[in-house]
Amino acid sequence: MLRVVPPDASPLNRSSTFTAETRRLLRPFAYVVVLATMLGCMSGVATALLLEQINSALHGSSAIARSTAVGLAALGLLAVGSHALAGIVNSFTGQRVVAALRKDVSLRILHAPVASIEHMKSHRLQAILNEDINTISTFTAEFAGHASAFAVTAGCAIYLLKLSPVLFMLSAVAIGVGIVFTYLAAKIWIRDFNAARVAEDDLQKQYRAVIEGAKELRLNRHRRAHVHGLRLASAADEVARRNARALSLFWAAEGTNSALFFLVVLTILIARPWLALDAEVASGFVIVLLFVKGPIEELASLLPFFSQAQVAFRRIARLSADFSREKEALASDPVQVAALAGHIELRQVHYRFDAPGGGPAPFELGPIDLRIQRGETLFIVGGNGSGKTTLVKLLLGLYRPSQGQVLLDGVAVDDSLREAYRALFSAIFSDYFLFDELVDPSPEQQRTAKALLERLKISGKTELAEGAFSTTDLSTGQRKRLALIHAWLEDRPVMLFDEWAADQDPEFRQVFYLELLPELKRLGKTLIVISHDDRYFGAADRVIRLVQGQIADEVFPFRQGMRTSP
Ligand SMILES: Nc1ncnc2c1ncn2[C@@H]1O[C@H](COP(=O)(O)OP(=O)(O)OP(=O)(O)O)[C@@H](O)[C@H]1O
Repeated sequence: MLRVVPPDASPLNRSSTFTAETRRLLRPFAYVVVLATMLGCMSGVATALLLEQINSALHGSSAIARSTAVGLAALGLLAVGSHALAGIVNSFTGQRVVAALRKDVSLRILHAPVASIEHMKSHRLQAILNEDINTISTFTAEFAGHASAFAVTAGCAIYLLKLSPVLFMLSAVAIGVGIVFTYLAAKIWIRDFNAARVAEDDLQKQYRAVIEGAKELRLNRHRRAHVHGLRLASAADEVARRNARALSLFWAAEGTNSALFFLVVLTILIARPWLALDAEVASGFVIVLLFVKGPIEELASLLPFFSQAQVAFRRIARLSADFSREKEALASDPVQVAALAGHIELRQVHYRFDAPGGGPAPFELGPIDLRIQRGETLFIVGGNGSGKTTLVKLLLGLYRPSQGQVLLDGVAVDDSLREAYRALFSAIFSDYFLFDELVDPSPEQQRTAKALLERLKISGKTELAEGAFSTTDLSTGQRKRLALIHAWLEDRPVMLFDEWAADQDPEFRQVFYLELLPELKRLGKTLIVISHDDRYFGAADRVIRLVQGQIADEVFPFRQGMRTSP
């Protein structure tokens, strides 16, 4: 398996990048936290003051004065209003921050080297984009309520301290014991949440098998049983088991905390005569203590979400750190296409897919020396796994050679040139992704696209409307023809076709090799074609054959009189 490890990827650099990324990702959340905490604090302090006023009003001898009633109403309004406002502000700001996080992580993926993305596997990336960011989104959405609960708790604590320092100390000791117990329990449940999150990756993988392997799974009962009954079920069970264990531990800790609360109340009631407590103080203390139990429980119930959000956040920060270390400079502004005056060259290029963990022997490509002249039609042939796709990924600047150089007209393609160099190519890989929208929906492009739809005989199957194909639900061969339209419209100097004709019928295969390729060549395109169609090798200026990652031989069909006839 490939691991692109740049020279600066020492463990020290890895962890410092991770810390820097964590800080960078957390920074926008700081505003949400500060804002929600400030408003929540206002609500909390108002609530605590309200409790104090209610308590003294309850123990007064007569009805409350009008001014006191107005004061109470104002405090109530402030408490409720700032709580609601904290929630509203938090919803907007929090969701904006989460949207920014979604965009940030996607951008990191977009800027990561292709090899790193292939190594990471798409189901793991999807789990981060979906599961982890959603976990953080849920946590953020609840934040204002928690900040307010925190402020109520703090406000009540101050009031309780004012009421009776002795009882406050007693309650503080009980709460302290509860906190230590919860802290110890949290250490264990975080381990479980971590394990659940690892199992979640496998679950995503099995989901993909169920969706993308729908046809195969309907045909094969054994595989179906294996995927669903064994792999998916055990991943789902593992997630459930770990989460359940973590949550039960939380509920046990929560129960202990509640018990400690009632123990404190009971102690107050029993010890009242010995402590010579005033009735007003004792009842006020117990009422506020019972009131504050709600916010404290709310804060405690936050802990598992906090732990899950922490686990999720660490995974996002790890991905972000890994990808930022290796990130490529992709321009957001229009890129200049490099000029191809003479040739593209691979000089002593090597590439290697490592097989970690003592797997089968690694695949080694190279040394490769290859020069492609402008306007040339080059066919690359060779057995499965001989390295054809790897070679073109190197040629297109998508993989970086582990040794050797890619050169454009004799100039080495380095980081500063890479994107302009890549803009020379349009490519249809064998595992291409079909976009339904045109990059440029200008009338001229749409006209050309419509003409190509006619020419490629799919105009009756899909049409262009507002710069997008009406449908891409077509046969395999037809979808590839749509991909060809995209590539044609890009109008790049070099075009790559990775086994494009493999899914076409014999008639259209012939059209491809004997009409389309020659026409593109006449238009001045340099053509790189990976092919197994030996019948049409005569359509090439040169054919190179790869064997086990090396160019084994080279044929010039025209020079050698190999003409392809229809
Ligand atoms: N993502 C990957 N991770 C690890 N090894 C890989 C990966 N992709 C390819 N390989 C290894 O590289 C070798 C060459 O693969 P490549 O796709 O270049 O072959 P190919 O000639 O294009 O094959 P095919 O004709 O089947 O498309 C394979 O045999 C495989 O061992």
